[in-house]
Amino acid sequence: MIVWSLGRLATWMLHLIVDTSCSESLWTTLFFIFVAWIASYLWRWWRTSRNLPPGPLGYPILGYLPRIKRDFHEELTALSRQYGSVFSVKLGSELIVVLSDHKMIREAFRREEFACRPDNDFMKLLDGYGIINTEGKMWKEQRRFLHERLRHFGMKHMGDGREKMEARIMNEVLELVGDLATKKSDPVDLGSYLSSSVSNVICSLLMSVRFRPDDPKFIRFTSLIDDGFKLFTVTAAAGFIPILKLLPGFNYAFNKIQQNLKEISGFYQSIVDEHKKSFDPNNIRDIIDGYILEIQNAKEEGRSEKLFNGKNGDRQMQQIIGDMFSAGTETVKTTLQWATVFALREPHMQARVQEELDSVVGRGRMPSLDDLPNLPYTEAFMLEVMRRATAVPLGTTHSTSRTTTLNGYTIPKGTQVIPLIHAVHMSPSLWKDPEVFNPERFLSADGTKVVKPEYFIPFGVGRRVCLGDVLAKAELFLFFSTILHTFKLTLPQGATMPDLRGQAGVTVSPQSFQVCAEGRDIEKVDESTRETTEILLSCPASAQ
Ligand code: HEM
Repeated sequence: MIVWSLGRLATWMLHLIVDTSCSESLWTTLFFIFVAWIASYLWRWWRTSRNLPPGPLGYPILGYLPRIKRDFHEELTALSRQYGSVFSVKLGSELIVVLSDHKMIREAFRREEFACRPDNDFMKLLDGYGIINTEGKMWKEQRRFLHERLRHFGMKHMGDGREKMEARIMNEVLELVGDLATKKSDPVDLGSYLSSSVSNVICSLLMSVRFRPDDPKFIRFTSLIDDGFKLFTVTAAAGFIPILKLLPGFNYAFNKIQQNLKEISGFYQSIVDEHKKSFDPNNIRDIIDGYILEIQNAKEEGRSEKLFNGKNGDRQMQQIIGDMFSAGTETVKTTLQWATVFALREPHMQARVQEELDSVVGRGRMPSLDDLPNLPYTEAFMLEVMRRATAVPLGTTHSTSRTTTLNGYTIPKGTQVIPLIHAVHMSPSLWKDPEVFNPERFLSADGTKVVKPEYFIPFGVGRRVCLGDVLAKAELFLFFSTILHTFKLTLPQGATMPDLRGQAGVTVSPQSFQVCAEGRDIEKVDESTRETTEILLSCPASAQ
């Protein structure tokens, strides 16, 4: 009907325009064009918005943005209590759909049309390289390739090669406890130690490099990444309100991100170049070697054009380093910092972990991954840390590749979809007293087994679930259990107890605090663990 009327209108207008002698008719024509345009806009708007998930009202142009009064994940959690498990909110010109129920997140994220990423300026800057911000065929192939490479380097729950992953991690853990031991119970900022140790695990896996915390290259490299995260927050605002792009501050932030990316890419490229020089197909040392081998194989098999969707191999390697480094460092470091905060706040729970370690591992060696099944309380403590202080409270934003429905609501193409993990982990209907830190909620009634409910989802769910979850779990266990096996953690005299209000960014991290690490009669780091680690690290990995 509407199409027919618009057709009639167009014919009539054409007729009038031909008869240019009549200016009154021209104005009438323009008026009708305007009305038709408004009508078609309203029609499209009504068709998509009549069935959107419910949500709060916002202001014109700005949407709900001026009404945000607290950290974004907390604001959205409060809205989810009011509007339900699927709700929508307009931030500037962007429609956001928030999922705050684990079943709804699972239902959406198992479907292909929810597996895209938002099309914003940052995404354009990355130009389809890497893994986190890629989509479609490129993303699928990269995910498969990286998953297989990570398994090859031992990122699996059991089986051959796992000890190699453990050795990479233990190498850093032992260095860290060695450094802490030299402080002889003086107050330290554990965060800065963890920063370089956790970075080194991922750097060793990606590019066989490790840094000392005072290495100027490392300091520059991490400060560029930190800056990038901060600047990203500034440019993200312009993603919601495009008019902000006209402000000089936005241009400055955007250009700075570009400059930083260029400098970091140069640094990554120097590592790729060194790898190419010393490359040996019979000794694949790390993920970068894995990529170089894949590029060579593709050349020999005549499929170079198809590899990375025809994109540049060097740029893909650079962005993979960037993506894996940013996804795998801050998250693990933040979780370990929170674990320290809870160990300080709950000294009797810290003591219970230490008793369990003493009785299962004994005082003669450090904990290993093989001990994990026999340490239910230690594992439950870490799981409770990941629940109570969800490191990535908003998950990573997805976007829809086409208009679809969810729970009876219309979700238009290009909608940003947020999996609100924080709301799931703090839901009073799923967890008794969710504010209370209580590792026992992850234990069976007799306390001998770890029980993980399906609504515990720190790594997300579905097609884009965290690619590094196996590595992350191994790191969290080995760092945390070894630190507590070696030291008693206490608050420096006169210091105030770190509180549970975090600093919200891409992750939520604790405010900075200091801790004293008092040795627990393993004076020197255990020699046998160090020897095994060194032997394992010196074994070459086979090419595949
Ligand atoms: C405590 C540690 C970690 C937590 C809590 C965590 C959590 C998450 C979450 C919530 C997502 C988003 C899933 C989604 O988009 O729906 C994610 C994605 C991802 N994570 Fe992790 N992560 C951790 C450690 C790691 C590590 C160590 C690595 C690297 C080895 C890693 C690599 C990735 C990658 C590559 C993605 C993007 C996957 C994709 O887009 O297909 N993560 N992670």
